[in-house]
Amino acid sequence: MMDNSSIPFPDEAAHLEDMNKKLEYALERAEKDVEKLDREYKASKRYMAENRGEIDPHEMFQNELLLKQTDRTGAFSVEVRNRLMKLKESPYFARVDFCGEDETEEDPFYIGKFTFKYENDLLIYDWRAPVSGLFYDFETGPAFYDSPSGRIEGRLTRKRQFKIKDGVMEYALESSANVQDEILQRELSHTSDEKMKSIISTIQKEQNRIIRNEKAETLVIQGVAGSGKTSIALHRIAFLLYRHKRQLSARNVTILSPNKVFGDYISNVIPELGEEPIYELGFAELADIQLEGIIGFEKEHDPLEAREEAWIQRARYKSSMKFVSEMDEYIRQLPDLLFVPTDYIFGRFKADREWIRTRFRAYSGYPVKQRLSMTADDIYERFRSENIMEEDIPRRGTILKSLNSMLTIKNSFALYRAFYKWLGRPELFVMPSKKTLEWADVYPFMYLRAAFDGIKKSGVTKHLVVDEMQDYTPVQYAVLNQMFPCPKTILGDFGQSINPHYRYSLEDLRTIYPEAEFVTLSRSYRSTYEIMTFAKSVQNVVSLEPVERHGRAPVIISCADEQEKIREIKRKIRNFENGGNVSLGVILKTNRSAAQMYEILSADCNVSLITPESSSFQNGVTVTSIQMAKGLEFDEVILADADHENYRTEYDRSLLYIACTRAMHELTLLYSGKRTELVSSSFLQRPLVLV
Ligand SMILES: Nc1ncnc2c1ncn2[C@@H]1O[C@H](COP(=O)(O)OP(=O)(O)OP(=O)(O)O)[C@@H](O)[C@H]1O
Repeated sequence: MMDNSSIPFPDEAAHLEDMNKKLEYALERAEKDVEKLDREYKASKRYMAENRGEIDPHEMFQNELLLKQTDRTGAFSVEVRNRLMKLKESPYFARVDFCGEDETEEDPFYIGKFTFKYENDLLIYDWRAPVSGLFYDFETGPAFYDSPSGRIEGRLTRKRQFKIKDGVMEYALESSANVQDEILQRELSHTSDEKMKSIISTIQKEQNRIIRNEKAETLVIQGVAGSGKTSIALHRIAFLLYRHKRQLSARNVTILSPNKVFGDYISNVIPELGEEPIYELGFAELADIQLEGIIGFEKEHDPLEAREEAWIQRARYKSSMKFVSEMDEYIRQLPDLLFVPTDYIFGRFKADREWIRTRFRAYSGYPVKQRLSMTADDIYERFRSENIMEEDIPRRGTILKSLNSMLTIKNSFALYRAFYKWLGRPELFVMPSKKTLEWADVYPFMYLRAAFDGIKKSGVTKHLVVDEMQDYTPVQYAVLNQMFPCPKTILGDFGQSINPHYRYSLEDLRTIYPEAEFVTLSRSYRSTYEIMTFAKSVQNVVSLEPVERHGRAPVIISCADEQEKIREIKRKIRNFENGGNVSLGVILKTNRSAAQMYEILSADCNVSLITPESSSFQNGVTVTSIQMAKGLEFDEVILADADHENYRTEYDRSLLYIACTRAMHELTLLYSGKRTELVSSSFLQRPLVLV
């Protein structure tokens, strides 16, 4: 039933009623199609099974083709049905009336999650359609959109926004800038669902520009905490899939995400937008693909756990831009350092060393092994052309073997070690155990190996998304560029670096991607104004502009000792369980301290722990580290170790900022002993009186 009292526009109530009927009818038809195709499929299968011995091979083949066809059509009609079901819940969220320059009357366009066509009338436009851009980009007045046939100029005469849930209109508003803000606030003040969700009805202008950017080959998005980078990257993918249906499908897109939990957290958005799920993987999995059977490597350490100085020095050095340029220089010199040709003689056939060297040099740009193989081909072809008497000449493989023996270093592992000698810093290469690389060596090794043996390139991936860009090193990008020579969307925030040992900046990324388009986002949507003002007092991100959504001010609570702190956390968990929020994050600085806290709390509270090994994100109470909480969000956050011991350096400041900006609605900091001086005392609450 429609509640018309909250809808100031009778025409909209009538329109929705009409749309609901049409959707209902279309859905019935779609259901019937699905059932019919299902019946046909089962009948064909049965017929083939029952008559297997009797049908002649030609007929069998025809039947199999038919079966495949029915299967494909069936899958398509299921998709149509599913989209209609989603539309039926919420058919559209906006209407724009647009009058083209050459027209006398405006046309209304309803915008929703998907296109809905009914008896040749286009009743709902997909949010990604060119005309839908009007809604995101303009207020009433002069406006335009870019259609496939060129720019259409005109006037936007009306803009309305709706919230329709289960086919019922919750509100309808004539839109202006203020109303848009109000709707955004309503959306943001919801408690979080289990996973990240689509934001199509409230995409902001600056976000829309990024989503609809089709020109940039590589787009780098630097955005403050909560600015919607991840959401936008996912919407951008959905947009590109829609716009380039023929050239790009979900299997052509790969998302590189920092860990499995984050991958799970974002996995909902693209299917919610009606596209197939996207393949997600991490840097370790990529390395596995390249190095399987070649060499092992240890996992990445928790960057926040203390390590010995030599280890830090190694990791730090290998994360710098300088390191990549040194590797590049080595790679440039490599052919001459490595390949010392001698005359190749077979009977009366001879290729002298200078000729061999010239051929080998001609193939610069290829990995050394491939150059050798190409040179062996040249020698073979030369001998063949000189072989007028049809004598025996060596085979290509034999020649290649001889060329290989002219290499001063025979394999990529020995070469990697030799690189550090060449550098005059052999101490920078340490193996934790036999045939195992330290994590910091994995990508440098792959980079050198690419120059020596080559690298497996992904032919399938046509668009790569890299999230949390600040957590990857220049050499990792160098390898990535070789593995994925395709357009990229790279996003992150250099204000949220998690690794204290990394030494590079956004400027360095500009050097790595000189052709890329760089955009910045400074408006922050996730947290209340109060939480963001607090976070800014921790780390003054000058450009950060919190959205004006108000809530409870963050509190810092002093606890007499650890026991009291635990009692306070448990009390907060009980309050949470009795309240309306859906997710509570208890965040600690390191993975180790998160595991210890989990041990204590899980004895009498229902909590889950997220570790680097976890693979999914759930609602309820989650205990985790800053490293693992990154990219996620919770209705409430308790930062359980806000004392001086944990947070005192400039680097800790950035960690504290990451932790605080995970909270959407409520934030509490607890400490015992000395409070961290990185937070302003103006937020202090009186020492606790426990009840
Ligand atoms: N236009 C919008 N409308 C509604 N919600 C939005 C909008 N933009 C962002 N959000 C919400 O803000 C929150 C933060 O978004 P997201 O996680 O994409 O930001 P981020 O920049 O990747 O954050 P961080 O770097 O802090 O992890 C999410 O809940 C998202 O749904």
